[in-house]
Amino acid sequence: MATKDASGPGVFQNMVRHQYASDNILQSYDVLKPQRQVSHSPKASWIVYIHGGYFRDPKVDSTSLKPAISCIEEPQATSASDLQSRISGYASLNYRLAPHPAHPQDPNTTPSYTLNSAKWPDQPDDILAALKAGEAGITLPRAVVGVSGIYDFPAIHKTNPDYEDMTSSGMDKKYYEEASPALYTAEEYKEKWDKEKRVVVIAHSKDDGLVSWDQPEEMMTAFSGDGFATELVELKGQHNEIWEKGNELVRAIQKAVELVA
Ligand SMILES: N[C@@H](CC(=O)c1ccccc1NC=O)C(=O)O
Repeated sequence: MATKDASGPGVFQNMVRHQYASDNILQSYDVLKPQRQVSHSPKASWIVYIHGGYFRDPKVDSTSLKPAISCIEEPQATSASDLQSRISGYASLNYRLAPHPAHPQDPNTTPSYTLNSAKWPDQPDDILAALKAGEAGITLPRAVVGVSGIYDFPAIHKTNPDYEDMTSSGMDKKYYEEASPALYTAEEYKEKWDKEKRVVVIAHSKDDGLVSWDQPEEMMTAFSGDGFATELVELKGQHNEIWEKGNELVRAIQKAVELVA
């Protein structure tokens, strides 16, 4: 059983933190492998979570998956047992973060292993290192779920010019296109993601408040055509509520699990 503190954010007794590199404390990931009564379906999947926070918010980390895990693993959760049987476990990643103006650190007194000074491509490099470090090493996913994401940096700098400060805190301008998943073609994805069935779920709320609906729509067009099973899932709630409450994030996960089956 995955046990949880009834009062606070999910405290799971079986959750284990692993360090995949030792330059920075954030080069870690948390693993939860629930021991349950329900038997796993042969198609059960690992949920691998990569948190957001504009790759710089120290308040958003691997633990932001916990409310969603609670929704799935709590015995009283409605229709959760069906989803439980399709999930083998959870891995939630941390990666080095960029500096954040609201959380200043003095580089002269802050040890480098807690200093947030990441610059692109440190963030994706860390994520790839974490995926390779896992028990079996995660190679090609069955499904990818994008949740409340920014998929095109140049486009969001047009709709929200003030966001460029956030982007530039963790990324040089020369990477803006390269770091925008909506600017790759279906052919490029098919080449790198060599699977018969490529499940892509893009989940977003029209009430997001921070990232407008044109971002998920643009991401969907990149995955249109043969070779993809895609779905745009409309979530309910504001940007941070999606994982803070967890139930809407679970809906996105559930859709991916359904499409994989
Ligand atoms: N909390 C973040 C801001 C943030 O996460 C964000 C802001 C605008 C648009 C999208 C955002 N989140 C991306 O995952 C920060 O303080 O930098």
